Amino acid sequence: DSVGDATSSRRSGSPSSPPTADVQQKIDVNPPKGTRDFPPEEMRLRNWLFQNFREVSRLFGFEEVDFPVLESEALFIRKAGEEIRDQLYCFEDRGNRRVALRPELTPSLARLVIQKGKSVSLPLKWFTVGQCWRYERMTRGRRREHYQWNMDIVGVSGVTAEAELIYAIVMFFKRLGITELDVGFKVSSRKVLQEILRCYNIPENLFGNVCIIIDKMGKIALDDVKRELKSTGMSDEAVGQLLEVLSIKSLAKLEEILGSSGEAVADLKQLFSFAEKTGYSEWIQFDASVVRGLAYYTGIVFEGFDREGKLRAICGGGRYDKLLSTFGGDDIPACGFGFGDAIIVELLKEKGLLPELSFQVENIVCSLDPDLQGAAALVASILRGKGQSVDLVLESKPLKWVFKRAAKINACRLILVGTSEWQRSMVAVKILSTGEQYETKLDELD
Ligand SMILES: Nc1ccc(Br)nc1
Repeated sequence: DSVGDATSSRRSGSPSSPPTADVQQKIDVNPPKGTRDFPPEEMRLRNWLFQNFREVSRLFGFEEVDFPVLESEALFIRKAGEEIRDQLYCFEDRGNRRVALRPELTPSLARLVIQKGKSVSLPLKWFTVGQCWRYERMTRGRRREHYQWNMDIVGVSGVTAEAELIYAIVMFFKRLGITELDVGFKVSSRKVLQEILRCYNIPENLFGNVCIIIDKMGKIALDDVKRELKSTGMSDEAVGQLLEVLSIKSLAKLEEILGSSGEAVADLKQLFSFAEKTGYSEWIQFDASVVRGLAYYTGIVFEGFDREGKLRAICGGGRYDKLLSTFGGDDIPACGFGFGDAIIVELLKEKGLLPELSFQVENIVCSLDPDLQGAAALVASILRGKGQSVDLVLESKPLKWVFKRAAKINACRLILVGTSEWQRSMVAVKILSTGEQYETKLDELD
């Protein structure tokens, strides 16, 4: 619950007298609107999730990279009417520079690839887990930040790259106990759209705008989608035909309409063939309505969805062969995906797959004699030197308090530095799970 406005409520002094100068008005202890704190329990779950992101990235031979959360606003200024642009968390800094908290990671990756130029050999396989931001009117009460896992392959033009990326996510789901009965991937290609729009002589420069409008299907009324499409200059017939094609759910049907010679059908057939050979075809399905909401995709696009249809897209990605050249870089093909840290947790909760993650310390070390606090610190440093975790009791506390804390921090062992034992260079050890206790020489403590 949020703390009341400090000026409206009195926290000290009698109701009649104003708060005395030295009494602090209580600050708002909640994090800024739309952001989250990660206290220990939530941080353990986040770390567990990110460890799985990282382990899958390692299995696929990807190298970790990172970029500033703050970027030049110019990196994200695209004219295709994307929501990500409307919600850009941007401002002018003290140097009068237009900057933004990154809403996504791909433009930063593109920037770094261009910066590295010939000093990096292709293909690049990079991954990152980074916080991304949006500034959304809190009327919708949605989050303004989330962490995204991204994997990107730069320098491979064939759909083997997309197949590899989708399979990486399949492996991630499997690691968490999520199966193809729980989730699937809708796969399509923006080349489907391209080939339709060409049939209707829609100018190429409208391609991004049309994709963004189509991505709104299912989120806004169909009539509004039609109206927005017509506002780009598309005829009623073109809009009708486009929507007809977007409803196709079978590759065979798509081939009937587009023919076999186009790149869209060829790419998709190859991708599905790779999925078949790799053994994850039951995870993916063709769905022409998938376009994704980022203007820079140029080919295969895909999104992970929950089969119960309760959640928004779990992850999404695709090919963005022109992004580097739009930033002034070479014309290098690339593809990647983003996977947010929030929807997946909702899915794990739904499926009862949230892991039990408890905090644990191997040792709690204490001395009951204040004169032996230094000795206790020495024992702690010996154990830490052996790679063991130690919670060192830092103040003189009664044994009852120590046992209570030992239970709280889930300690395995209690090491007691007592006066008589210490005179014999011994310490007392109590195994807290069994109650077994014994004395041991300091240099035999392991
Ligand atoms: N792009 C973006 C950023 C932050 C959140 Br929360 N969602 C989407």
